[in-house]
Amino acid sequence: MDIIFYHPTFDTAYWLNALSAALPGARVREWKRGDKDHADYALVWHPPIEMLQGRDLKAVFALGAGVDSILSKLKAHPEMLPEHIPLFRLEDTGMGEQMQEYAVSQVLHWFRRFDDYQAFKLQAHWEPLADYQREDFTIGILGAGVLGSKVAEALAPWGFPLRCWSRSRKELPGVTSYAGVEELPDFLKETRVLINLLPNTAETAGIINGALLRQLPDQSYLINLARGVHVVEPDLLAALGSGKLKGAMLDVYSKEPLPPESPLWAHPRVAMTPHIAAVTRPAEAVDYIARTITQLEAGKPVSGQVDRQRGY
Ligand SMILES: NC(=O)C1=CN([C@@H]2O[C@H](COP(=O)(O)OP(=O)(O)OC[C@H]3O[C@@H](n4cnc5c(N)ncnc54)[C@H](O)[C@@H]3O)[C@@H](O)[C@H]2O)C=CC1
Ligand SMILES: O=C(O)C(=O)CO
Repeated sequence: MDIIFYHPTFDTAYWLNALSAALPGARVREWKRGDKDHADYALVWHPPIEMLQGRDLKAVFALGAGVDSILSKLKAHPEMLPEHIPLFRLEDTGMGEQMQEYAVSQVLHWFRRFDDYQAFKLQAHWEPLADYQREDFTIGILGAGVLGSKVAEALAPWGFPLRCWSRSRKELPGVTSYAGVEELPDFLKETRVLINLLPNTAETAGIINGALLRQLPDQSYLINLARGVHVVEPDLLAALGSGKLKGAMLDVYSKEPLPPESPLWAHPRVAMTPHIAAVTRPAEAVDYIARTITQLEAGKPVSGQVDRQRGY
């Protein structure tokens, strides 16, 4: 079996060695321009078109959870990967735990009013504030898939009212499930902390806009862990200005790296990280890919296949 690998920034030598160890007998090589030799599987992130085009592959593995960039490339160049070749993505492989750490730490930061105390500290101002109550701190998760449900699981023991919104109804312990556009207003009505873990699709791009934000209670909070294009940044700034939002924690932006002139940098109630909420953990990813290839070769069922029509 031949496997080709391409990632613009990963340590390729590590991946080639780890894949070879996990799939004894497989010939694993780094794909380089001009390589048109046979391959059964391709592991990719932001692949050049010529890497995949014209190949009779058994499957392609995206080396991340989100497949929006490869699907948008496929829209412009469908010849790059014919529909009959399955595309897989990473399901969790250690990203769930990272999302849990990020969400829990930020929710507790706001719940214990550390944002207010940080602002007081900068003014040398001493003033104990009233505690927030858990019952006023409903957490709403947009997207209840692999990562959204892991985040819900980590928040559940903290006792906050929890709800999620997804395309279809979910059964998650301790979480009220809302489904479909018709239930979005009810989901938003009491959501004090909105956590976004939706995939970027034609239906979800721009979903966190002024009309959505206006449906949240006053003094709410936003954590965007998914994609920058979900948030209409001028509407976010307006909501912070009006007091609809008290704070935002952003990991992703409409343009990355975030340009120096973005007003988000200097906003006192916007906290930011540079798209690091959950990174691909190589050992876990290799384990998942090797297991999936082994099952595919044995004709057994696998999970993680992307529905190209649905867009995630
Ligand atoms: N900031 C970061 O470092 C990272 C961000 N991500 C982002 O997180 C996203 C989510 O990842 P997973 O949980 O693995 O995806 P997933 O596919 O398992 O879950 C997606 C969820 O969104 C829901 N959904 C999709 N379209 C919808 C719609 N139109 N209306 C309502 N619900 C809808 C689905 O029902 C599902 O519950 C990825 O697509 C990626 O963009 C992923 C990894 C790291
Ligand atoms: O896996 C993804 O989709 C990411 O955004 C990784 O940073």
